[in-house]
Amino acid sequence: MNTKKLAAERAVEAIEEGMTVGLGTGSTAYFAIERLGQRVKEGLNVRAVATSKRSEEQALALGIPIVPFAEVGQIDMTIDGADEVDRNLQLIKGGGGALLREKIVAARSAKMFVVVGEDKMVDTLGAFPLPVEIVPFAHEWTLDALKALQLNPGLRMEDGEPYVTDNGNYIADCRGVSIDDPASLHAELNAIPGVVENGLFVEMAHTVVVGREDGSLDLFTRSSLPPKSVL
Ligand SMILES: O=C(CO)[C@H](O)[C@H](O)COP(=O)(O)O
Repeated sequence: MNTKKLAAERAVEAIEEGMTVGLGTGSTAYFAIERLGQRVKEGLNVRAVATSKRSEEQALALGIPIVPFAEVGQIDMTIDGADEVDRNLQLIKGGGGALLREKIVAARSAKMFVVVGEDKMVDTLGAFPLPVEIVPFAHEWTLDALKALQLNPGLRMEDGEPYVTDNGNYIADCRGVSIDDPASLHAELNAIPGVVENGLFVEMAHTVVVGREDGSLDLFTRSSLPPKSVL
């Protein structure tokens, strides 16, 4: 069973005529974009913004209109994947390196739908390495600051070179950290000069759609978090 596809396609059912939609990044978001492309071909009228170059290219190839950010007030809903989801619907994201754009888009969204296979659900965040986006300038010092927090950072590499994000930054993956208090760690990380953003998405997911191996779906909604009005 393709649990990612199952969850992604279910979330796309929530998209309504005329909505502005945020398109996430990764192999699960890929299925959401594919399904949205089908719905657009069937006549659904939406406009979208994307969280990465690759999602934007996929959307454009499917005929999903991508609009400039300046033309978007509030995004009605964003659909994105996650690397881990805990019981409180807090997330680790950024395995695909798009965490900064994903967080900017999620923050502008009335609702963030997170789509995952059941293997992503955890009791405590941190088995998946926490990505932290850092600027290249003096990145060794930023890594030192992460080490001082006992976060075991490692610079993400690609073909023997530091991996470079769509924003021209590096990623430090922090391994083996059990994250009992995501909000505190989020604040500590973003207080380090050189850190641009981190992969903890705290109180951002409204609905988590979980695809299960038996073909069933679970929807978890944060009742305490009403749709945001971001403007
Ligand atoms: O945060 C992300 C990219 O930056 C992805 O949403 C996350 O890595 C999950 O990816 P996938 O759907 O491929 O498992």
